[in-house]
Amino acid sequence: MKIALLGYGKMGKAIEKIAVERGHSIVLKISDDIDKHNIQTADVAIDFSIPEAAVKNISNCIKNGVPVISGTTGWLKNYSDMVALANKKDGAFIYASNFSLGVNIFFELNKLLAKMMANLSQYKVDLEEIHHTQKLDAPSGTAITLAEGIIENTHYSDWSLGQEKSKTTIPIESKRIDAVPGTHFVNYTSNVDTISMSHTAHNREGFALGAVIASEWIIGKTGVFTMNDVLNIG
Ligand SMILES: NC(=O)C1=CN([C@@H]2O[C@H](COP(=O)(O)OP(=O)(O)OC[C@H]3O[C@@H](n4cnc5c(N)ncnc54)[C@H](O)[C@@H]3O)[C@@H](O)[C@H]2O)C=CC1
Ligand SMILES: O=C(O)C1=N[C@H](C(=O)O)C[C@H](O)C1
Repeated sequence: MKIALLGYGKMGKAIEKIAVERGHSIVLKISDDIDKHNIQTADVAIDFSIPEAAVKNISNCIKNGVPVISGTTGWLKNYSDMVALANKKDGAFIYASNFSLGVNIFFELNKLLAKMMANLSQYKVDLEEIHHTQKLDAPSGTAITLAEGIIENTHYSDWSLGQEKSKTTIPIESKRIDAVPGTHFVNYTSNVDTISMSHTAHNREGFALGAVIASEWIIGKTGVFTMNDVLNIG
């Protein structure tokens, strides 16, 4: 498989290592305006860039008929436009806030726990995410997906960064510490106890492997998919 890397930072480099180990070749490493490059030399593009570049990168791939996997976070207000474009152009597109197998299992556990807690009004939920100090966005995309999983299954209707804003808002605390790859907590607290669930990434290999597996899976398919489709969970 010929892969174009859109973004060659920490994740781009981790993906290159795993892709090459799995027998793929990297034909493009793009760190600037995608319009300067011919994306059609690749079988698939993997975008781990910056929030400001993701929409243009994804659109360019879809318009050129190249399946695209995006892990970039912080651009989700435009997600529905990318879905519409992919459907209009018969493109192939996957976005995931987190490509690791462990976090995708954690997402399902989060929904299950939310269903169990839905009628227990003595508990209040809060989320906490910890990442490295170079991270550009807050809260993390993973924390937003966790909040959405709780909103789907409880009376909560929104999330907010920082302090609790109302009884129906899930507060998310974002901490930036040294080189932490990514840690997420879901806490339900009552007057008498706290139930906590956490996922801790020890490095970036899990994210990178998930992105390469998603790229292998999407070849030959048309449509907009999620990691639940790739991993056959949920
Ligand atoms: N979904 C997931 O599983 C994961 C998502 N991420 C997300 O991936 C993104 C990248 O993360 P890192 O690699 O840690 O960041 P990074 O800062 O190490 O790398 C980003 C790279 O994008 C490059 N870039 C700037 N403009 C660009 C453009 N127009 N086109 C292509 N590349 C451009 C920068 O030069 C930089 O090298 C972030 O949004 C992060 O939140 C990170 C880890 C896992
Ligand atoms: O920026 C990161 O590093 C990460 N970003 C993703 C996110 O925003 O959730 C996934 C992972 O936690 C690492």
